[in-house]
Amino acid sequence: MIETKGLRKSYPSGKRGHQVVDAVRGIDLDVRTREVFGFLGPNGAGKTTTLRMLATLIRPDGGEAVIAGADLLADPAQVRRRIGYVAQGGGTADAVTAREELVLQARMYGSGKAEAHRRTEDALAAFDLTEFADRPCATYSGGQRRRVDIALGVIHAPQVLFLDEPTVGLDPASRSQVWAEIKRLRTEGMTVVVTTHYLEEADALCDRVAIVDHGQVVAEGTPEALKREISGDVVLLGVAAGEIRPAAEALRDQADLHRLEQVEDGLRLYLHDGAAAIPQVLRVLDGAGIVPGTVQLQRPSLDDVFLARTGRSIEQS
Ligand SMILES: Nc1ncnc2c1ncn2[C@@H]1O[C@H](COP(=O)(O)OP(=O)(O)OP(=O)(O)O)[C@@H](O)[C@H]1O
Repeated sequence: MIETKGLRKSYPSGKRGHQVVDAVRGIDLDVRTREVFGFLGPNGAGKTTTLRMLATLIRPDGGEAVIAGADLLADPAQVRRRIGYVAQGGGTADAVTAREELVLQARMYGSGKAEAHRRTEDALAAFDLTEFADRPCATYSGGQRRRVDIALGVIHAPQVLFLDEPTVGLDPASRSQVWAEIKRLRTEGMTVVVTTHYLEEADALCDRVAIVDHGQVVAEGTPEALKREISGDVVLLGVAAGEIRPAAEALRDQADLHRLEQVEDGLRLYLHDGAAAIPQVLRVLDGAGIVPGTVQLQRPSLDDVFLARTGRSIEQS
């Protein structure tokens, strides 16, 4: 449904615009029909820039893309007809009601009056907005307003929907409601691309993710496959600052250990079977006269995938 090759974009920066920021540095993507595809990465990774290029809002400096059968560079108008786009923070006006916004949006996409009203009624029902459809948007909760934003993005029945950080700032209950709406759209046949910096969101919502950093894809696949690549468990040892290095030295030859990282407050050990390895790890440390303050066993997360590829954590980036 979406195929990109070498998509890139730089912005002028610095006081006189003499320097450049390479926001997106050659992105290849293959998003399949009817999947929820996530773009996961820290702030500034280039997620919004990529999404805005795909949504025809900014022109790429290089590369190519075909979206829903239309060529992004040669025929952006055709792409625009086949996609919906919901910006970060949405676009509803405070004083206008959801019903008015939806009718206006449908008219903008070429529906006649009766058709616009019919589509609006359908959208209000589908997104569970009917109850407050005639109140100004300013009176809605964050989650309700987000649902209106998404309804606006799909009023013209696009094949692909782009959502930029759809749940940022929402409480957990509203977040799950938005996830449910996105999953429903997928069931109805839509392909959805979301950007997020929430690991949990990528994990729970997306069929596949591209993890991006500094304008490049550093890993791509289903959340499960990406985590499996890390193979095994992570054991976190809380160790006093002065003992981190000797602890790392003592553990380096530990059987089953396939990666060891020194972090601010201890060590991260990547092991195939963490639970089985812990007693031996503690014995080795004991032999070196080190007693860890805490020991935690974790299944790998998408953050571990990011860490393995970039040496940093998404959450601390
Ligand atoms: N209009 C612009 N002019 C100059 N630099 C820009 C512009 N827009 C984005 N950038 C820079 O490009 C890089 C990528 O930004 P982008 O907004 O695409 O990242 P992001 O992953 O979406 O981050 P966030 O989640 O914070 O929005 C950042 O370094 C950003 O400062």
